Amino acid sequence: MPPFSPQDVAADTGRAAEPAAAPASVVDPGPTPDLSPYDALLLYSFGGPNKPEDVVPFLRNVTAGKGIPDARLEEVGEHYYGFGGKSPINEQNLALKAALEAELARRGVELPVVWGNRNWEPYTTDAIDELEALGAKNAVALVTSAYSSYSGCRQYREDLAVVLDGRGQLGPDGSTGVQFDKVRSYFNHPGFAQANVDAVLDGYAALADKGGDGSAARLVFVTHSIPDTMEAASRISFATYSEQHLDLARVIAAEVSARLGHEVAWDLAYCSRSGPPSQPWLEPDVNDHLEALAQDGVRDVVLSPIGFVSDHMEVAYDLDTEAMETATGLGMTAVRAGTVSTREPFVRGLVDLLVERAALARGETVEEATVGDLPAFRSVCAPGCCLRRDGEPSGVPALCSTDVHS
Ligand SMILES: CC1=C(CCC(=O)O)c2cc3nc(cc4[nH]c(cc5[nH]c(cc1n2)c(C)c5CCC(=O)O)c(CCC(=O)O)c4C)C(CCC(=O)O)=C3C
Ligand SMILES: [Fe+2]
Repeated sequence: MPPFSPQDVAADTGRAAEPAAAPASVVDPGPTPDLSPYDALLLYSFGGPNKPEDVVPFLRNVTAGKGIPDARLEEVGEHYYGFGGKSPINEQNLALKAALEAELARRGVELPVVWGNRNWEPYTTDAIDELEALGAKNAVALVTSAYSSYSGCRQYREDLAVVLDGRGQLGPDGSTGVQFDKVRSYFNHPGFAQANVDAVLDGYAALADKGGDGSAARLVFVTHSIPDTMEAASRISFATYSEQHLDLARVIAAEVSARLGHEVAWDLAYCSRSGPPSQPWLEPDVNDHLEALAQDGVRDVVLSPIGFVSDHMEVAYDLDTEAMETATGLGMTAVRAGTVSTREPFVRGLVDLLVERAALARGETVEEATVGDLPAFRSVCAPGCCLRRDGEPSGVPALCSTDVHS
């Protein structure tokens, strides 16, 4: 396959056009919110390579001790090389950081935003250095993962604890330096839901532009697959990872149906599985699912990657490249709806979540905004929250919970 740029992918595979720039909020900023006790925001993400030489060391960071087969690593490395060895994720996090800074400023709040990643520069330790240089004592962490599971919750909290420990800053109850709280998993926050609804509606419009039939198009939500054991271990947080997706998917599909004026049929599919083939992961895989839909006579599809907050490599490769090739091969008209990225309702919702978290930290009673049937997730994780494998504590400390050393 010849190398291509992300722009080519957008042109060739029917990715729904992104809004040119995030529009400034038209919503009245209201009175200046109180973000005390926080004095800094840590925007905490996965990280990705910036150039070809970064790819192998990045993959080593991601997969340390995870038992990912070499064949899978070579395959994933090729996905990155196909995009010039550069993941879009870092630029997207910088764009989200700028959007958060603009929204904080619009609300009249002064809160420095520091960016750090688990797997690439700027690393968690770089972010802590920056927080210390700013004189921050009480930081609030916002992870770029909306759902609760080992990958989206505990793995970030473990990384924070392990990095603090390496700096000699982990005491029996947490950090002995900068203090960290975490914003709850926000998949069922109204801002995240609204931004996804908007992106799906744009996807339906793009499908019509491609000659697709929006009134018959299936809405296929897509998220990252995880091992069945990790799915089971995510149960501690009221509902499993997949149930969290289904709850949000129902809300989005109902709103999209109302806006389009007809009932939209939908499903949830998964992408990006790794691990040995003998190990069960959440299914159906999006490619298999497209085949099943084609066999059922479905011709038009809108793919909505609700599992991801921005168009990083999983989206650019597994959906825009691979799944779109599958759809084209099946003679389908398919469009990939956008991710929430810097959409206005999402960014405004994230700042609402910071305001809510700060009030909780001050011991105030707050109404935690949600959509769907599930409650707001815990802001302080419970013992054993989001373990990697069912019933198998990792033996690694984790911050932002009632059990730092579990
Ligand atoms: C649930 C979930 C999210 C969504 C939530 C969130 O956003 O956090 C996510 C995001 C991401 N995953 C990413 C990259 C990778 N994930 C891998 C491996 C894995 N992911 C897993 C789960 C998730 N991952 C799991 C269970 C594994 C198996 C190993 C393990 O048990 O942990 C591997 C190793 C090779 C492979 O197996 O593919 C890579 C390279 C990138 C960066 C992309 C870029 O560079 O643009 C991002 C944002
Ligand atoms: Fe958790």
